[in-house]
Amino acid sequence: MKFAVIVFPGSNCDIDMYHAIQDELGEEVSYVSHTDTDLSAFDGVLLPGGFSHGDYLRSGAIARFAPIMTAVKEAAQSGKPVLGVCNGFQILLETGLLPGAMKQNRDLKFMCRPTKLRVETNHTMFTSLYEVGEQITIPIAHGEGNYDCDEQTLQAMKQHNQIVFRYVGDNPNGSKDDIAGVINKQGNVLGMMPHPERAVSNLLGSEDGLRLFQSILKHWREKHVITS
Ligand SMILES: NC(=O)CC[C@H](N)C(=O)O
Repeated sequence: MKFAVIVFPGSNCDIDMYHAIQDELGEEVSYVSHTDTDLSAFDGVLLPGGFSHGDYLRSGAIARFAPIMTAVKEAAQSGKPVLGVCNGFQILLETGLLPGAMKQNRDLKFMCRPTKLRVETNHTMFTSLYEVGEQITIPIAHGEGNYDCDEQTLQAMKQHNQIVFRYVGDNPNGSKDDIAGVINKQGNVLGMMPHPERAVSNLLGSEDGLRLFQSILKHWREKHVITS
């Protein structure tokens, strides 16, 4: 499986994402610049964390206009897995590929620490290797992670099982309904504030994030690799 890691000016988790795929998942991965326009050679698209365009205006508000975003939308439409982590999630929200919006953290502070998440569904290509209700440890690092949406959107997301991760116990940023990650209706675009790529080996403090990437790979293999 071949992954693209999109690099924006100000991305700072692109190398971690690359490492997670190449060294821990053991799959092919390339950096793709925000100025590129073609993702047809890739099976999966990863939007990493960081401070694209300095987080000016709002996080992700400028990156959404990058030339590569047309190709990201095409990839999403074609059913390829698209994962946005932290700033990547913010960009997906600004692009409209996911419902809702991001506000500054409740306490107006940048938070950087491990968080406990509950896996709310394993009926997705990103979470099939987790148990429903399983609690996992994944770190956060953000100033604008206070996810918000209107009541109608929240109800629709609940109805379609689109809330994939919730913070357990302590909600670090004040997000609505303790939301830490949501998926689109089609089920192939996931955005999450916590960083699974920073939790891919015990050396990093947790390997709970690795199964997310392994789930993507499993789904892709089931679809594309013929075994007899
Ligand atoms: N690690 C990150 O992606 C940082 C996200 C973001 N720009 C924020 O501080 O909200």
